[in-house]
Amino acid sequence: MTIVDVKDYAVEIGRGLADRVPVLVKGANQVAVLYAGPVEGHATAVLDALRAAGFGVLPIELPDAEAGKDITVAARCWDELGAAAFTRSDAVVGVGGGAVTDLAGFVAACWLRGVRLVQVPTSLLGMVDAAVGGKTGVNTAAGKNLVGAFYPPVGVVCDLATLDTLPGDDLRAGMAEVVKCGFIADPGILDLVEADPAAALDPRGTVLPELVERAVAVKARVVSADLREAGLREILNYGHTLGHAIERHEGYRWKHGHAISVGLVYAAALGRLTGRLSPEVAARHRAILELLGLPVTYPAAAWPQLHAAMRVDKKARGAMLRFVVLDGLGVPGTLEGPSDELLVAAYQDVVTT
Ligand SMILES: NC(=O)c1ccc[n+]([C@@H]2O[C@H](COP(=O)([O-])OP(=O)(O)OC[C@H]3O[C@@H](n4cnc5c(N)ncnc54)[C@H](O)[C@@H]3O)[C@@H](O)[C@H]2O)c1
Ligand SMILES: O=C(O)C(=O)C[C@@H](O)[C@H](O)[C@H](O)COP(=O)(O)O
Ligand SMILES: [Zn+2]
Repeated sequence: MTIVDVKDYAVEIGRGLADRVPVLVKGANQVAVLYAGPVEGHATAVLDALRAAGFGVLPIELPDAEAGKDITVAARCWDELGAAAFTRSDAVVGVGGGAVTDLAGFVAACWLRGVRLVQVPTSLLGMVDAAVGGKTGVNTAAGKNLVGAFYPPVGVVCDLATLDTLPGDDLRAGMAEVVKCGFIADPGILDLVEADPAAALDPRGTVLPELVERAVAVKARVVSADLREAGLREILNYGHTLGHAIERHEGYRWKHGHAISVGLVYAAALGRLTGRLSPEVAARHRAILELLGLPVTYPAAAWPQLHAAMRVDKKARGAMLRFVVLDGLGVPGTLEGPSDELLVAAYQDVVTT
């Protein structure tokens, strides 16, 4: 098992780690395990480990994917915790993709103003990103993740064996965040992916575990320095300004990683057009994402709605849009108040008609 330390907790990475969960909830009487249908088998492994260690368990099945990241779903969970007389010594465990871990984190953050949280991500995206770093929340009609809390877990258990059942499309979606980490902080990630994209997508090989460890290390470094996104943490939002707008435009039916893939190409274009990023590094974005089979285009006609949706991005300040752009490979910076002409010109890099 590899351990990556975040400020106050550890991310444990290895195969067959369900037995680590009881250790992390020591002292609890009851443990609520929140999961979605497709990962019932992985949730059962965690529930069995908890029962075997003598804990009372409260399994709560959530609607799958983005449908679960809804305030009405959180309210149902709180009703169930109330009915079970769940106290501050009890613990919540999220088993699933990023949607489950975001919702489980939000439920734990609000119940009694905070009960212990353990994250057990089962998607690549959850392991390298969503379950690490303490951002929790739900979507609303106004936009993506606009309601939530910073609430770090007491531990994150990345059981790589769970990736064996992850659909290929979701594995690819998670790679968008891995590639993001490569561009903002660890270009070695990009070299590994380009050298053998098939190996990068093979959960039983040796390349994917290395990519997970490197991406988690990038996130851990950033989050340890700036949990509440006072500054540095914004670099993890590279590609997300347009990406979140696409998710909203698609009614949250697109995979997050797919939207971020398009958003990364857009952010690279902003860097290139402002003369901050070389054309070669900008082109490398599209090339590596295409190698991984990720989408890099979006319809031209959607621009007005995307532009409007970007106004509620959390990085915006008043009417001023702010983007993370690159000043070189591994050198993230901020672009403030770009003109409408620049925004439209960059969009030409991703359009299809
Ligand atoms: N909190 C953060 O810092 C953060 C970071 C990145 C993304 N996110 C959020 O994470 C979400 C995306 O996460 P995601 O890509 O994991 O999507 P997801 O949670 O929707 O999971 C994708 C699909 O894979 C299924 N699945 C997950 N693990 C599986 C497994 N081992 N076997 C079979 N099926 C499995 C899920 O049930 C779902 O159907 C978005 O809501 C995004 O906003 C949050
Ligand atoms: O951890 C972060 O900070 C990130 O920005 C990571 C992103 O990949 C992630 O999608 C996050 O949920 C986006 O945060 P948001 O604050 O823009 O909703
Ligand atoms: Zn993301």
